Amino acid sequence: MIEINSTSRIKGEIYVPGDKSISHRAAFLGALTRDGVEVSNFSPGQDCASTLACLEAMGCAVEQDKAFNTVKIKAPTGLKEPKDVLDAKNSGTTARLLLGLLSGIPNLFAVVTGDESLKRRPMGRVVKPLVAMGAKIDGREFGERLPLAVRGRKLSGGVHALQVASAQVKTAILLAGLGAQGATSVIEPSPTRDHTEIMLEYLGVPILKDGLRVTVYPTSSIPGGSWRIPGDFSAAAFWIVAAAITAESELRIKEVNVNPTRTGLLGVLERMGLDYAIEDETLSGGERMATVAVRSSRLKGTTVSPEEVPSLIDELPVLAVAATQAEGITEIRGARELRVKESDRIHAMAINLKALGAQIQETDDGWIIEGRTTLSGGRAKSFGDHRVAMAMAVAGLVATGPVRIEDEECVSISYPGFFDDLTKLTQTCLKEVSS
Ligand SMILES: O=C(O)C1=C[C@@H](OP(=O)(O)O)[C@@H](O)[C@H](O)C1
Ligand SMILES: C=C(OP(=O)(O)O)C(=O)O
Repeated sequence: MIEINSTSRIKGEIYVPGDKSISHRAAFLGALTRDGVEVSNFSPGQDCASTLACLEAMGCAVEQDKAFNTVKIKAPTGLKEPKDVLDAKNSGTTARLLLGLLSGIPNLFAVVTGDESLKRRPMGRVVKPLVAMGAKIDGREFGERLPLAVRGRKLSGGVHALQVASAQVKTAILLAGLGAQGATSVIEPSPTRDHTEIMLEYLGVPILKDGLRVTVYPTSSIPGGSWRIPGDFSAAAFWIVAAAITAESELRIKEVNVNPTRTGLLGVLERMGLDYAIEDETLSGGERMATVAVRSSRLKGTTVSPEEVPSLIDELPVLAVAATQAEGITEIRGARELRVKESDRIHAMAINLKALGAQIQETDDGWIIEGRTTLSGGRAKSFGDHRVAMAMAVAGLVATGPVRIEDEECVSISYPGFFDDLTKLTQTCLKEVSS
């Protein structure tokens, strides 16, 4: 258990870890290239380690320098049948992208599983379109839950209109499509993160984008490449909110990915009155990268509409914290997807923030939060969910008493250095406490 105490200032400059979504994709696509992919600033989180371990179990060569977070990924003779079950552990992205990749490797047999949380999460959304392409996948609840067994075969492309706005499902189909017969198109109900499309273009793979439709073609050889992965906007989000809601803050977050399919939080916070600037924008591996400068801000409530949700899906827990510090009502709608993440994030945040005195009502697909509330100290549960643990740590920075977070180690899923960075930014010591 860790104890967070209040602070009035978040000052200085910070680099956040490499983007988790981009790191997963660099690994999966790297395994399909002729000469391999070499990236720096690969995500140090456990989720991306799960992706690398699954690829290694299929004969992929992975060279990693953990001190510098550089990773080289190469499978010169192609991916081989794994000798054991592939464990995606807590990572939805690993499991779903892996299912897409495995489905199209003829004759290969593999079983994909995960931890208790991942075994509860829906897989039918990726299994159904893959089966429509000809994949052979079976498992618990007729293919809805892990463990799932895959017998790879030559797939056919086709046109896939998705029921849920999910970049993981889109990517799984596109990965399967690279080895399929004919063109493979995905039509999304609303735009989701487009890192796969950007990386495919960067690697020279033909890809056609037309509004909500994206198409790939059978590709026999992808050369490879080398680049720096920008910082993770979803990690930066905790510091953006922390700086905004504390009284005397001024923070610069450097080299962050500012891909507009990811930065919906900035648009919402701007409406709420955030004082911020985007500076020094450049491109890295085809992705936009910039400094995000944030100062203390007087926030007011807003409504987050369902169309905005995919661009800030992982930032909603920390946005709920910001809403407790904003004047008036904030309503977040159309975010039912949060119920099927690592935890039921709608419920987890409502329970935790209520325990600190927030006025928060859990709805079927979001929250209604009334601010501004002075939060009290108290206990928060991570529910084993990294984003919940980090969001509650940010709440602790503005609470009147200490906030103790149970099972905080789960932050290492995406941001192993989170509490060290918190200590640096607030210049206060965090206390490890026994329960
Ligand atoms: O494609 C990705 O890298 C991700 C997509 C999102 O999930 P969905 O595809 O389930 O929306 C997001 O919540 C997850 O953290 C990472
Ligand atoms: C939902 C998340 O990841 P995944 O779906 O890959 O487990 C997340 O990182 O917030």
